[in-house]
Amino acid sequence: MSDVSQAIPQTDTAPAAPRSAAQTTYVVATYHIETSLDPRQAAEILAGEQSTGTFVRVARESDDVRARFAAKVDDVEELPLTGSSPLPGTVGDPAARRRARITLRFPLDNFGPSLPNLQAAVAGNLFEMKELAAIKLVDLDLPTAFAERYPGPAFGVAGTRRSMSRADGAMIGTIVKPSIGLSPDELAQFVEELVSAGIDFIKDDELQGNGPTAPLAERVRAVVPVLERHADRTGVKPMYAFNITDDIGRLEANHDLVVDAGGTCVMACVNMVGLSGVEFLRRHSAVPIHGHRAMFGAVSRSEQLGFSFRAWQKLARLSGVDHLHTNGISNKFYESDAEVLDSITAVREPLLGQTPTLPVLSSGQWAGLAHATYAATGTDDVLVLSGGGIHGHPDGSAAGVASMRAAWASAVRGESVEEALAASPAFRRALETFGPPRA
Ligand SMILES: O=C(COP(=O)(O)O)[C@H](O)[C@H](O)COP(=O)(O)O
Ligand SMILES: [Mg+2]
Repeated sequence: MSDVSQAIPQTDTAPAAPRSAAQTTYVVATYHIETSLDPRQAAEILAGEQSTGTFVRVARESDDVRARFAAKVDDVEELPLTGSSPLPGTVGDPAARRRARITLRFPLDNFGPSLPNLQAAVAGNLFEMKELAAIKLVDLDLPTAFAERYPGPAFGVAGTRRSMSRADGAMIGTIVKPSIGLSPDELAQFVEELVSAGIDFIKDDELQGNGPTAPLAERVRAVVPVLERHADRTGVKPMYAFNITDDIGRLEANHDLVVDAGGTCVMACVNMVGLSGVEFLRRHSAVPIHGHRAMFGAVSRSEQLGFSFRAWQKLARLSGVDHLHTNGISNKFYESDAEVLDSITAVREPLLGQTPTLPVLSSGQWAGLAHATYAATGTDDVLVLSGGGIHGHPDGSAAGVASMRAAWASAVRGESVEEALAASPAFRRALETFGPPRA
């Protein structure tokens, strides 16, 4: 189902139209569930609990109320059991357990185009239902009303390329490593080395917020002049994403601190500031918002619970992130290449006509992954972040940047890994630390 308005015409099985409208607009939510009930019955219970129903029929839940406001079960497709453990507190005969992909339709009028209230309906109490041994929101189709309220990214891929003067090719970036522990002046020296090496983008790690040893204000004071001197010399101002994550009431001042000094990007951990924090920042921000997905594993790692990246990224993009972490292939974390590639695809899919968000490939990335990543994604509209993969290069960070640039440029030219290695001493040396490249 596409992300266009889900204005579904009434049918014989559909309810009477609310008020005078000839059509009702819906949000369509798809879940993976496990249950010892008949999966359709479990889906009906879920739909009731998340709209007009409760654990017992109550007097005022009239047929009319149900017809207008109840969520409906559109589809139930049985899936093979995966063998994963049931959620704690699950009831029912384990031998009777079945798995299914279910699709529910929620009238938009139940909550309106509000991301927090949408979540209460499609991703609220339902995770606690004891009849469900698994419950994961795997996709969401949202009507255009959401795009009317949430403008989405203000800069996206094109705005980011413009700001960093990288008209084509993969955008090569890094995370400051060590993540914490450098003084602002040491950080400035590090940034000088990186921008001289031709990096497009540098970011604070998500662990570097606003602690007393390297406060945001001090980092900005130290780093921005380095970027500006480089821009004066070369005409190119690499982007530095200052991590401004904090309480919502502090985001505006943190943003202003960066932008007033001449900074061109702010970073927020989407889960830490929440979607409403991102939305607040989006309304105020004069520069691209770099969306880090730290804590995403808590909502997604289990196939039995939470959100898929595919569903979650739509909420993050609507909130207004210009860049969004997707993880990368052969990463240091738990996701398989197939999952990562699906995440990159998801971020690149159109969403309600909004400005495209830039996928950010990160986690254990190094030059030897460029060819395989490009072969699998077919795009260089990506920001590839390499922390250890650049700063751990045997010849230092500048050589690490050179290895990344050479490998990605070669991949995009359609060359083989062998050709890239033959042409780039920095790429060849990278192998000594990072092992063989991915074909
Ligand atoms: O610090 C890094 C990567 O450092 P390194 O390059 O040294 O592994 C990123 O914050 C995470 O890995 C998360 O990435 P993602 O959210 O994309 O998985
Ligand atoms: Mg990090």
